[in-house]
Amino acid sequence: MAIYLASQSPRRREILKNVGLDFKALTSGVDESFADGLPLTKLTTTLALAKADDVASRVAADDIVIGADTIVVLDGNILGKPRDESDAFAMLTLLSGNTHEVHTGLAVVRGEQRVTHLSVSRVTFKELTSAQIERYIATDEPYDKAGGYAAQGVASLFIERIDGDFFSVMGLPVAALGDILARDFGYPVL
Ligand SMILES: Cc1cn([C@H]2C[C@H](O)[C@@H](COP(=O)(O)OP(=O)(O)OP(=O)(O)O)O2)c(=O)[nH]c1=O
Repeated sequence: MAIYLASQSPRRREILKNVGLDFKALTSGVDESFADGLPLTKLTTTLALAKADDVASRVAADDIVIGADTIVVLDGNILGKPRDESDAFAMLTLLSGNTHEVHTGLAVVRGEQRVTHLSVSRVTFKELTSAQIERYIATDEPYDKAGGYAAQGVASLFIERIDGDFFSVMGLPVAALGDILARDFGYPVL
C-alpha cells in the first residue's frame, strides 16, 4: 500500500512533507474545464476528485490517492490563475482592500472508497498601491497561483487577516486530511 499525492503543485508537496507522511507525487492529467459552471459548493471537490481518480487509475487498487483544487472567490466570482500581466494586475486590484474567500476542495480515494472535504477561508488584503502591485507581479509569483498571489510568499506582505486554515489557502487543508486519513482510511499520520 502506498500514498499518492495527485498534484504537480510544489506547495501541496511541501505541506504534506512537513507532516512526515511517506508519499509519492504524481501529476494528474485532468482537463479542468469539464467542471466549468458547477456551483461553488461542488466545483473544487469535483476537481479534486477528478485529479485523485485520474491518478488512482494508474496505481494499485489498495493505494490511497489525495487530490486537491484551490480557487479564489470574490463577490461570487471565481479568480483562477492569471493568464498574463494585465490579468494579474486586474485580479490584485480587485483583491486590494477587500475580503475574499479561498475554496480548497480535497479528495481522498482508495478503490471504490472516496471522501471529499471543502475548506473555505476568508482572506483580507490591505489596500495596495498600483506601484506595489506592479512590483509584486515583477516577482513572477502570481502566475501559477489561484487569485494571482501566494499567501506563503511575497504576498504575505499584503495580508491583514485570515479567518480559516492557512494551509488550505496555500493549497491543502492538511488538518482535515489528517482526520480523513485516520477516521475513514485507518491511516493515522501521527
Ligand atoms: C491563494 C493561493 C493559491 N496558491 C496555489 C495553490 C495551487 O498550487 C494553486 C491553485 O491551482 P490548482 O489548480 O488548485 O492546483 P495546481 O494546478 O497548482 O496543481 P495540481 O492541480 O497539480 O494539484 O494556487 C498558493 O500557493 N498560495 C495561495 O495563497
